[in-house]
Amino acid sequence: MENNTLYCFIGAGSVAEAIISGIIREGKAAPGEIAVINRQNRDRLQSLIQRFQIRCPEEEKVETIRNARNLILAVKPKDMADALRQWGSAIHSGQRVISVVAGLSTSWIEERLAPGTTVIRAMPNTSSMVGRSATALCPGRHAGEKDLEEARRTFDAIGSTVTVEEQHMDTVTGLSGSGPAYIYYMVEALEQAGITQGLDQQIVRQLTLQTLVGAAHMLLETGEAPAELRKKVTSPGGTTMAALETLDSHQFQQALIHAVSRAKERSKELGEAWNTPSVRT
Ligand SMILES: NC(=O)C1=CN([C@@H]2O[C@H](COP(=O)(O)OP(=O)(O)OC[C@H]3O[C@@H](n4cnc5c(N)ncnc54)[C@H](O)[C@@H]3O)[C@@H](O)[C@H]2O)C=CC1
Ligand SMILES: O=C(O)[C@@H]1CCC=N1
Repeated sequence: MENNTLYCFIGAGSVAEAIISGIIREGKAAPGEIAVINRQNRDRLQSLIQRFQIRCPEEEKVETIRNARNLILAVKPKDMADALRQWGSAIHSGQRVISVVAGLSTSWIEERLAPGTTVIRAMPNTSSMVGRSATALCPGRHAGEKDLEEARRTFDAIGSTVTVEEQHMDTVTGLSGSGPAYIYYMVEALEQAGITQGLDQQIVRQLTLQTLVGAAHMLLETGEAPAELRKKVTSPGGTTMAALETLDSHQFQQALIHAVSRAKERSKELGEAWNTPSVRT
């Protein structure tokens, strides 16, 4: 079989879709150089084929995995042991394995693959779909600087990338992996507030999104601290102060801090829950 698979995804869910979309959009790989292996859902694969013209082999799955340059593991944590039992024997030490799976450590993965296999753990987020992921990487024990650099180039094509020590990956998961959901949740509330007060839905959407984008650009372009920028909006005795006092009375910031901490803890729990002994054959 032709060895032209640059990226083979194992798992074709929302995060795989976001990364595929970003990789193609940024020209990091041609659609024909991307393959996806999913468990069973043919409708899901058909929709990915139609949308991206990528390859979803029906027959030559093992060969596709064996010939791929980079394997992206993108199944749920609970399915990872089965997925590695199913496909792991096709993966060899000449390949780069990148896992985006929350909670499972590089050593957990390495134990289930051929000795010496390069494993890198990545935590992107779904903003990969529009080239704006915040991704953290950490290398496994067999990943060299070149492997990390290659992985960094892949994820740089779909956003920005940092490298952290593996002990921090659960925190990253709680902060930026799950982070987009916190922002969407806040947008839902802001929109609801505008609509409840009688504004038109389209107008509310435009005002809310431009406020969000504008604030993000202010943070990025001025380099000022968020607290400083907040102070510039907050006139003494004015509307913002009244709103912030209300947020404080509901412990808004504490709620977010607790949320990130709980997500971190959950990432750890996911890792521990599936920490069963490896049964590599
Ligand atoms: N959704 C997100 O925002 C992010 C998710 N992640 C991580 O990415 C992973 C995937 O998440 P989602 O895409 O949201 O999940 P998902 O449930 O949407 O997709 C997982 C896919 O894996 C497939 N699958 C399961 N077992 C398989 C096997 N043995 N062989 C081949 N395919 C198999 C399933 O059929 C499913 O289509 C998770 O481990 C999650 O922790 C990481 C960063 C962000
Ligand atoms: O909710 C989850 O478990 C995954 C990991 C980070 C974002 N989504």
